[in-house]
Amino acid sequence: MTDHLRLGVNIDHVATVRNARGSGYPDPVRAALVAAEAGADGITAHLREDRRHITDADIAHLSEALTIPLNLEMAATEEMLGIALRHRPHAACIVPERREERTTEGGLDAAGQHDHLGPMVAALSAANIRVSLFVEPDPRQIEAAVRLCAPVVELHTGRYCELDEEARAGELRRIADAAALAAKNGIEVHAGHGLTFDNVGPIAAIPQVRELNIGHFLIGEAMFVGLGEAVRRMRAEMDAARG
Ligand SMILES: CC(=O)[C@@H](O)[C@H](O)COP(=O)(O)O
Ligand SMILES: NCC(=O)COP(=O)(O)O
Repeated sequence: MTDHLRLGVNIDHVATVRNARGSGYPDPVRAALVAAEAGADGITAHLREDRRHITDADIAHLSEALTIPLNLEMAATEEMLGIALRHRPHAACIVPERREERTTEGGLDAAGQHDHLGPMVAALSAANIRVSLFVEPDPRQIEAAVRLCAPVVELHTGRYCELDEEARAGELRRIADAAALAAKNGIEVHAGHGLTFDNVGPIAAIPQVRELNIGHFLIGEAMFVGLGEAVRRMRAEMDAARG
């Protein structure tokens, strides 16, 4: 059995359902505790600038209630930096955000935003918050992460997930190569976006990948089999792929 591959469960879309009625149900914190009980190694929550799902109160409640690490996903803004420094989550993953996007559409342009990201990465690291950059599996972005002294990159798997089985091999190679380049440079490798029971295996099998962040699919599955069972099944798929 190779190193334990961590599973971060993203609970954004529990908050999407909650916000549909403006009530407090279902509670993302309860979902996080169920996921933890079922074997999640961490919880990911994306506090978007438009608060379309996770709210500031959710982050405060999660920070108080969780006994496993919280990974706060955030845009590279002063507002979000202030919130991260106030709550001091275990980790912060800097992601690109466009208000009109339905979901994250690609990776952060770390190469093009070095001067903007540098002080943010430094401030988060100085607060002992493990910084991750959500980037495309592109050597330019990996090299930029090295220059920014980011300890972690999370490789965007969205394109891989959107391609059909035949076309997927090239993108999987790109992800594997980016993972190897990052690891060679001392950067911890995570991956996420769009992962499901059916497509997680080849990503989980990449030896340099240490953590997967998975949300939308698991919350969808939870509607049919329950969140605990969905998390246990994903854990099993990951372990089977890892060998
Ligand atoms: C960065 C990423 O792929 C996700 O973690 C992100 O949270 C997706 O945004 P939504 O959850 O708003 O779809
Ligand atoms: N960073 C990826 C994540 O947290 C979850 O993405 P998804 O599984 O909701 O697409």
